[in-house]
Amino acid sequence: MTQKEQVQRTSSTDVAFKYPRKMSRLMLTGFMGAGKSTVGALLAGQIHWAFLDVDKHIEQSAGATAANLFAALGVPGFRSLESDALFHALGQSDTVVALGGAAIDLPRNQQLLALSPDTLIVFLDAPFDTLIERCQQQAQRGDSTYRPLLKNLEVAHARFMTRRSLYTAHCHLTIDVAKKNPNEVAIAIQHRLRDKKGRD
Ligand SMILES: Nc1ncnc2c1ncn2[C@@H]1O[C@H](COP(=O)(O)OP(=O)(O)O)[C@@H](O)[C@H]1O
Ligand SMILES: O=C(O)C1=C[C@@H](OP(=O)(O)O)[C@@H](O)[C@H](O)C1
Ligand SMILES: [Mg+2]
Repeated sequence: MTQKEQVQRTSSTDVAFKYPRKMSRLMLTGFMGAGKSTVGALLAGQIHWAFLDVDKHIEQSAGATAANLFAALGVPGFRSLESDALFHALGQSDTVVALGGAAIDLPRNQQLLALSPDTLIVFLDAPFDTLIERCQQQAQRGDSTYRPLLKNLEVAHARFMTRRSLYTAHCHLTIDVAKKNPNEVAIAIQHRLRDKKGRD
């Protein structure tokens, strides 16, 4: 972890958004490799909610892989589909949603999230190197998750630094996932939800 990352990590808090009085959906945000898709599926099973992975939803709705969609529509085209998928997700109840790592980039998406009072947003946080290692190991295992941004790690790191501030600013809770396995992350989220409920 660089010194700049460390400063940002220690100053991260959970204060950005007003905590929802009623929670109809829980959205996981964070950079690629944070575990949004993996933890989202686990957590949904544990709390008996539906699970919606925005990337999978885009692929299923379009009938094409993310790689083909990026190739055919370019980055702005994919982002537009992602924004539509986010809008769809915000209409679902009792649902855990795994966002794509880039969803937070678009001001429109930030506004959609800010305008949804019954959506709880959880930021899964870890150092850049940990996230990259997880994505690389996943790719080595033959998983086809398409992450074009990771082709150039310098560019990816710059994007990580910019996005980290956005994830922090647009979440209710931050969970440090660096030293937890996916099940421990899901349990930690449930504990944090209980703590919050106890206090409110
Ligand atoms: N807490 C964790 N500890 C170790 N490996 C993890 C953890 N969370 C996810 N992974 C692994 O990291 C890779 C990326 O996870 P994924 O859920 O696809 O992340 P995201 O959806 O945030 O990009 C997968 O191989 C997954 O098994
Ligand atoms: O951060 C990004 O630019 C992206 C993250 C991916 O999702 P995950 O965050 O689930 O890996 C996927 O939406 C797409 O490849 C772009
Ligand atoms: Mg994912």
